[in-house]
Amino acid sequence: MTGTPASSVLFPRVAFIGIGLIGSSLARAMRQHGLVGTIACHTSSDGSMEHAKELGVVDEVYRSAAEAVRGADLVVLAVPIGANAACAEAMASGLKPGAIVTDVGSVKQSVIRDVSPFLPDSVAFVPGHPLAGTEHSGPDAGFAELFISRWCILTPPPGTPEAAVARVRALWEAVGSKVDVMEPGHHDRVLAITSHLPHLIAYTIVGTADDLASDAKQEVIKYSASGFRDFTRIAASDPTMWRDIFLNNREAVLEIVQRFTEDLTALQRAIRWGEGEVLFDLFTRTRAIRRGIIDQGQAYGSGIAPPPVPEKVE
Ligand SMILES: NC(=O)C1=CN([C@@H]2O[C@H](COP(=O)(O)OP(=O)(O)OC[C@H]3O[C@@H](n4cnc5c(N)ncnc54)[C@H](O)[C@@H]3O)[C@@H](O)[C@H]2O)C=CC1
Ligand SMILES: O=C(O)C(=O)Cc1ccc(O)cc1
Repeated sequence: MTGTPASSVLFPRVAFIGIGLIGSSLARAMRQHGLVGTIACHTSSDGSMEHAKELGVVDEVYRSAAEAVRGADLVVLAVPIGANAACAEAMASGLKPGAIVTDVGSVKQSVIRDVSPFLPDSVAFVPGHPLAGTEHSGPDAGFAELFISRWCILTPPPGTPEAAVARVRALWEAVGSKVDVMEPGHHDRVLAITSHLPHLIAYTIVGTADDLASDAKQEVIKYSASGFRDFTRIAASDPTMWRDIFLNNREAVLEIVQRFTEDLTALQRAIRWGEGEVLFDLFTRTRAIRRGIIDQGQAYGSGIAPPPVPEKVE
């Protein structure tokens, strides 16, 4: 399934290391928009990469990462954060001079720490993070429209050639994303509050409900209202991926958990002492934040708004 219009091809040959939800979504979007010639792929699971080939998401599969990246103009690391170092080491000898390496990981300082030491000087590294996803995993879960109207944050380390950053930016814009460039540590602190803490809370709430005595547990399932259901969706997210996120953004997450715990204690106190205005003021403020998010059109992906129709890049 090659044969895309030559005028729009950004990267003639792309290699994906990992082809799950995010890798396969990007591969599908690149194909849909005619941005790629050939897509090669390596994963640690022979079954899943063969399946990605059957799905038509990739053209070629390789049992070695170095073979997969040979001749590639762009290499996309799309594996759990904890696998980055081993993948970078395994693929390094196959990288073509002038190639761009990027990634999609949810934490950016650790990926730079883990991947950069293995890359030859002739290769540019442009780390990236699409702020888009679902609780599902694997190549079947991906879809080409995932990135439309969502942010993708690029965190190039100092010295990264501007031209490489511009090409990765062009890729994400072509699949429908809005792109910002950010310092990696700042990215990790922002994501600790906007993404990592919410997941930690969801895992905790669902775990707490599950720990209740079994009769109460039945009630939780029977009467679970949409609020609890939303938490169960988030808490169904991939265990390997989220273990790696928390272990690799440890400092920022612990700092924000500390802050959150203090705010929760203040609310606990307000409830205990019947301070209704404290509760009312907070809930009024948070309602305005939600409405602001919807006004900014960032709700797609949380089930609030439908995806906008993708534009074909000519
Ligand atoms: N799931 C989500 O909603 C989002 C995930 N991300 C990031 O994207 C990355 C990938 O996540 P998903 O696509 O959701 O995961 P996934 O579980 O759907 O896919 C992971 C892929 O990596 C492969 N893999 C795992 N370990 C490997 C290894 N040692 N060597 C080679 N291949 C290996 C798997 O076979 C699979 O193809 C993660 O770093 C995650 O932080 C970023 C944004 C959203
Ligand atoms: O499913 C959801 O609601 C998500 O929040 C998906 C997600 C998970 C991890 C990321 O780094 C970015 C997005």
